[in-house]
Amino acid sequence: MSISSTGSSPSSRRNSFKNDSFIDEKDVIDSITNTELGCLSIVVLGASGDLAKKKTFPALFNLFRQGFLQSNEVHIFGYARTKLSDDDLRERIRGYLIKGAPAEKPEILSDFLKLIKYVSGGYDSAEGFLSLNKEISEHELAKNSYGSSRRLFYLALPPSVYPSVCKMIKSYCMNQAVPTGWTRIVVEKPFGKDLASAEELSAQLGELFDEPQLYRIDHYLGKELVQNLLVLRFANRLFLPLWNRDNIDNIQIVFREDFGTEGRGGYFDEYGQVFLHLTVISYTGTIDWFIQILVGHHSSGRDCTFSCCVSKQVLELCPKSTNFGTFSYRIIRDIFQNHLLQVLCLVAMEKPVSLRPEHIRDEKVKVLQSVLPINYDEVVLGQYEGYTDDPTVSKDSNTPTFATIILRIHNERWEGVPFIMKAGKALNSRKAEIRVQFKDVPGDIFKCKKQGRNEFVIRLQPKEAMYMKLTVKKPGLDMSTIQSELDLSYGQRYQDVQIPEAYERLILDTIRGDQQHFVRRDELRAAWEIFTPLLHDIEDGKVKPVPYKTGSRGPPEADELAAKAGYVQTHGYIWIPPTL
Ligand SMILES: NC(=O)C1=CN([C@@H]2O[C@H](COP(=O)(O)OP(=O)(O)OC[C@H]3O[C@@H](n4cnc5c(N)ncnc54)[C@H](OP(=O)(O)O)[C@@H]3O)[C@@H](O)[C@H]2O)C=CC1
Ligand SMILES: O=C1O[C@H](COP(=O)(O)O)[C@@H](O)[C@H](O)[C@H]1O
Repeated sequence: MSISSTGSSPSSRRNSFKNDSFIDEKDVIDSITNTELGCLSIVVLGASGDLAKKKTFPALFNLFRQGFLQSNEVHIFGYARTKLSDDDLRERIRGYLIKGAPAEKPEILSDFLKLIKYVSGGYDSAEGFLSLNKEISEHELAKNSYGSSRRLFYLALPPSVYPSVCKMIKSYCMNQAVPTGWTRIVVEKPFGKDLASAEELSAQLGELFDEPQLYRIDHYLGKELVQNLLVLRFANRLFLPLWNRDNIDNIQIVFREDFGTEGRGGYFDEYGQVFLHLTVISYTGTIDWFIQILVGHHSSGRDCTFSCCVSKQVLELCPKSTNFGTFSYRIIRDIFQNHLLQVLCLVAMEKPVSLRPEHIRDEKVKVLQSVLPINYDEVVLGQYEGYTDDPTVSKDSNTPTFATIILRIHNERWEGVPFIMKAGKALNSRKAEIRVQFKDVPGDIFKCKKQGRNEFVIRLQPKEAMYMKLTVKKPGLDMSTIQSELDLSYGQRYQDVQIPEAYERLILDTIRGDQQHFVRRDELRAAWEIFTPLLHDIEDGKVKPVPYKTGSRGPPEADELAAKAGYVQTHGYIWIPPTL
């Protein structure tokens, strides 16, 4: 048995994981013990792509080096159309793994890379999937001494190919060791672009796979402080009586990025694409050239490549840097409908009957179903100035790159409490947080109201923290008050802990069969129901964004809306994260 980089053996590592977990074994479909049986084949479809190299393979590597994946049972297959050898794929991803590799054990990286094989094939090609199945089966035959095998297919692909890929998996690549093994499918967002398309996609996938086989990833559900929300709310007596309309005035859920939309070309391929530096990487044999496109860097340092087919004649007419169309980025589809709504569910839901995934997701669905139709008087959309100067964007683009939308939950706990949801690109900072603002103290004998209200802030990123803003006596002889905070900054409090990447946790959950942190079909439907009317009205030009300056807080109208909804900004108080 190999020893993990942490010094403990993989199985003891996994057992300790099991013992530490507050989830009962019966609460996950496969217990940890079960997952130790039989070999595990992880197939990354779209292995040549951006997500695969930046997130999926690094997450798998981190699980491997911590002993959650063992070389005597796991094999990883990359699959995509690009012609690559096993070594080509290993070299492509090596650079993204190095930072996680322990300096004292360099062999861990090479041991991991040895587990990876690459199969090239189309996404609707029986031949390709038959070859993939052959490779997987050979691995299973060589390793599986228990008559049980597990096949995890991770679709790091544009959603347009999900239906055909799923058909191919169902036809040619299913685990044969029923009932002891399993086949699971992990799909990435976006799951549709509105209610109708999401339902269509769900129906297509639902015909092929049962809901327990489908894992719809929303990576916000893998973030440390998002996962903490249930514990915080339901394991602390302190919060139980306070968490309602009697005490809370308003709740903000905020996502801000300090870079613009460039670099996301191909993301919504059905809406148009950004093409910058073009490189022909293969010729498909008909009239199409297959090209790899590098979309320029943005200030975060990230770049994005994607591939597509373009007719040879078109390509020949184009200079190296060319705009072929419009890239339409929509903050509501990209952030609100998924990440922010998932956070809202965890903040607003009732206590689930148990921690079983279905019980938790039942409560989340109830929250979504209780959200009232959006009132357009409580919507501010923004578009940063200069967005349409980008040659890749149409001059008359109506695309919001910022939105503040107030959601109202019609139930006993939250009636009258605005959930001020805010997300924007090209703003003055990068952060994601939940800000729970309490009501004023009745009968204010200290006359401290103007100093600000109690707030409980959960900083999801960067620098995970939670802090409670309180009014306290100013230290000294004077009997006066100031605002201060009780602060739990993770960097300071948990110095020895490396917070896992969201994808790492979520992939582990898929192997364990725990769907708690994945989006269920009815949840997805309810989420799209909330935003689809607004999305369609934006597309029809009925609701328009107002301009805002890059590097600003967003349109001033958004702050005015939050104030109108009841949010009272504390002036002159800035939380300074503690330094070590
Ligand atoms: N990149 C990111 O950070 C994030 C991505 N996602 C989601 O993950 C999925 C994959 O994202 P990402 O890796 O960035 O995507 P890419 O554009 O890099 O595509 C992944 C792979 O899919 C194949 N591909 C690309 N376009 C098409 C097409 N039109 N038809 C068929 N195959 C195509 C290519 O492989 P080949 O040509 O070799 O077959 C490509 O290498 C998407 O659903 C995306 O929304 C979600 C969150 C973050
Ligand atoms: O899904 C997405 O999320 C990222 C932000 O993720 P984070 O973990 O860095 O907060 C966002 O940049 C991207 O537009 C969106 O598609």
